[in-house]
Amino acid sequence: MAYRLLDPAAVERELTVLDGWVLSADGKAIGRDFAFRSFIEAFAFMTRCALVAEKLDHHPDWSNSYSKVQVSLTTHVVKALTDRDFKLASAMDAAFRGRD
Ligand SMILES: C[C@H](O)[C@H](O)[C@H]1CNC2=NC(N)=NC(=O)C2=N1
Repeated sequence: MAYRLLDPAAVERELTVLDGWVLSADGKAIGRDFAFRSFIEAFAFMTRCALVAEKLDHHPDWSNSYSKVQVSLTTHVVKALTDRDFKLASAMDAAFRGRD
């Protein structure tokens, strides 16, 4: 599947429709920290996101510490942000909103 590269203006526009994602200093990734009430909630969120990531064939760089999940999204194959990063970010926001 083809990737659509996003110029800086498009990145800014896309960021406005997400919940709390920030652009990295080099402009090649977006990140968000998610906080949960427990490890099991954090892990359930990661499981839901993993299924979405497989479906999109686009995978997060992430880490988990107890009830926190730190996420960074970039498109490795082009070393830049693409539409796929924003699709995954939006799905992660939806998974977080619907976690209860
Ligand atoms: C072959 C497969 O489609 C690619 O390796 C995909 C898988 N998931 C990926 N995920 C991310 N974030 N970047 C990629 O470049 C990427 N490439």
